Amino acid sequence: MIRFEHVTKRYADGTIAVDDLSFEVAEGELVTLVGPSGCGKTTTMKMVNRLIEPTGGRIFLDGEDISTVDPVQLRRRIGYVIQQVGLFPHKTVLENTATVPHLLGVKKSVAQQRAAELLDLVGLDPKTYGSRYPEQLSGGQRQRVGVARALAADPPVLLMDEPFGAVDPVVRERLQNEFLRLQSQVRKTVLFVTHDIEEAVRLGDRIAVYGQGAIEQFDAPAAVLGAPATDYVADFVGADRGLKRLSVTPIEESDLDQPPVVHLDDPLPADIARWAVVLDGDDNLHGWISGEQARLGKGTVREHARRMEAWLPVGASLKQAFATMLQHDAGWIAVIDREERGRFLGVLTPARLHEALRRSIDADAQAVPRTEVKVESVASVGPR
Ligand SMILES: Nc1ncnc2c1ncn2[C@@H]1O[C@H](COP(=O)(O)OP(=O)(O)OP(=O)(O)O)[C@@H](O)[C@H]1O
Repeated sequence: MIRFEHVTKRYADGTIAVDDLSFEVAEGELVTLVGPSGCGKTTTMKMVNRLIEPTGGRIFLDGEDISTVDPVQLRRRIGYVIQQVGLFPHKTVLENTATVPHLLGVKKSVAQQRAAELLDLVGLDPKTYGSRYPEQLSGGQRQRVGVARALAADPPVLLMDEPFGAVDPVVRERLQNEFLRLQSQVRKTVLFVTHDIEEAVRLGDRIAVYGQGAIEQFDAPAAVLGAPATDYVADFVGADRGLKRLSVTPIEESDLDQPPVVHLDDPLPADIARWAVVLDGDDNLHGWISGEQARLGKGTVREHARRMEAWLPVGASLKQAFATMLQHDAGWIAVIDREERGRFLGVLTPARLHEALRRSIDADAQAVPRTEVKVESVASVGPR
């Protein structure tokens, strides 16, 4: 979808911002460009919508050499979101969002209808916020309007330059989550610039780690964290990359233990050692019961079962699992399938969480599929 072929940018003063860059972003893929200040990320991005012209090489959009496309036409196919959102202060949120379709000749009522849908999509109720002016919004809300506006003309490509850089970490994480949800619906081809490796790992299908004007590694987040290609990348992702891996390693069914299980209408069992998981008649998670309660109580499981707060769907990250354990002070968490009231699949214990993490690190280091690595094969290595 976007292809860089030996692209170089040398500024008039001789600065080489980007040096012989080649990479490709597939349709519907989100690629994060990450690296320290001044490494050429913004220059890379601005060459895609021709705000900056390369001095060498070629860039293709959908197979078309962009140097042959009129820049104005080109930019209609590309949404652009920047840190200082650049909303028009004298226009309402709805008018701001409808700007591009309006400019493209879409009838005002149609453009505004579409703008309202987009505001809804980015989590802003158009009835509440549509008639406000930008200064009446929080920083996070303004960023959301920026994203809605960039999507308004339904461009296949989105360029995002540190879009969440100006908000505090809590809002930032919320915006990232919302953006991931949005992207799973709209599936745009996205180039996303950030200097924050956590953000790059979280959002990117793949990450391009920049050194000085060149890409040092272009790979999936787990591979960048698990098997940094160079010392520079290892340094950049940080010594705590094992921790960062928690957020990119999903809980898999094979990570789960199978504890004793009882059902709500069972008579109280006498043979539970410590605790058992309680399921309802459809094998959905209800809660848990301790061995002591089961032995001392009377009646059925239903009267003694406790609700289970610490649970996650399979596929959630190990980081979420860890956070959930801490939040609920739980020694284990229940894992269910992905549906709303999901079927119980098993429990994740701290020991199994640790094994999952080690397995994923080892698989990436050896570049073999994770499922083929036996935990026993890494257990002997000891802590790294
Ligand atoms: N117009 C210009 N003229 C000369 N040099 C420039 C110009 N614009 C950028 N540069 C230089 O090119 C290099 C890359 O800049 P660029 O803005 O692409 O970096 P960046 O990775 O986006 O940095 P940041 O994260 O700080 O925004 C830097 O050394 C910068 O000083």
